[in-house]
Amino acid sequence: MTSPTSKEILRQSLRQARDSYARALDPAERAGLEAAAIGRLRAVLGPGVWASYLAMGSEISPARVADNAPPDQPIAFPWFESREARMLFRLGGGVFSSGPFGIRQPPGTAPEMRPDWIIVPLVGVDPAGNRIGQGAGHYDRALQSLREDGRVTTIGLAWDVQLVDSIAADPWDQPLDLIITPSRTIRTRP
Ligand SMILES: Nc1nc2c(c(=O)[nH]1)N(C=O)[C@@H](CNc1ccc(C(=O)N[C@@H](CCC(=O)O)C(=O)O)cc1)CN2
Ligand SMILES: Nc1ncnc2c1ncn2[C@@H]1O[C@H](COP(=O)(O)OP(=O)(O)OP(=O)(O)O)[C@@H](O)[C@H]1O
Repeated sequence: MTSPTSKEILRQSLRQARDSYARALDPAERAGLEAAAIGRLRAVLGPGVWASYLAMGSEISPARVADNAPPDQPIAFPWFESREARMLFRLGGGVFSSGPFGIRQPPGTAPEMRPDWIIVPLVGVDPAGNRIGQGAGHYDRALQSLREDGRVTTIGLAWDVQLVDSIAADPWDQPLDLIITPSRTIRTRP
């Protein structure tokens, strides 16, 4: 058994910080903070396909980004054939059913989409856009392949407590273009 890497230790402490922060919010307060973040998201999202996610546990929820979106705005969601498969994006809007990670997802019959904008869930993030996620490499792999064949703008969404001074990036890490919290919008590159 090997000892945990410093990234795993940081992931664990950031997850704990996120969990205890979110647990302490009362529902109205949480909804207000999420609404503030959604306002910031709507100010940066542009034309094309958006990819969102269905929040779990203590994650900040982007669900209401669909409110006041342009008519017929396509919004895609992560989709997995199995736990081992790579992450794809499929069009949401109809029914969602349970996926292999306990997160609901569109049906396998929903069209596969190439997102122009991706709202990325986070465990932690730094102001340069280096991120820590669940550790399975789902977003790193998906972003690498999307960036290889075109442009995609990535927006990390987090509670303010998830923003830390510095995260050491691994060679495979895909940095974020923007970070949005209830109180801040950070562009990681000019
Ligand atoms: N809301 C949400 N959707 C998402 C992600 C995410 O981080 N958040 N993903 C990001 O890649 C992808 C799913 N990838 C995942 C990879 C691993 C685990 C996982 O190991 N979960 C732990 C529980 C972790 C916790 O308590 O926070 C588990 O199942 O034991 C979950 C999702 C796509 N959809
Ligand atoms: N482009 C890639 N090709 C192959 N493997 C990759 C690629 N990107 C990441 N990985 C693998 O996936 C894992 C990602 O671990 P890491 O701790 O960086 O995840 P993370 O930053 O929490 O990101 P994610 O939210 O994407 O899971 C590593 O084991 C890495 O080797």
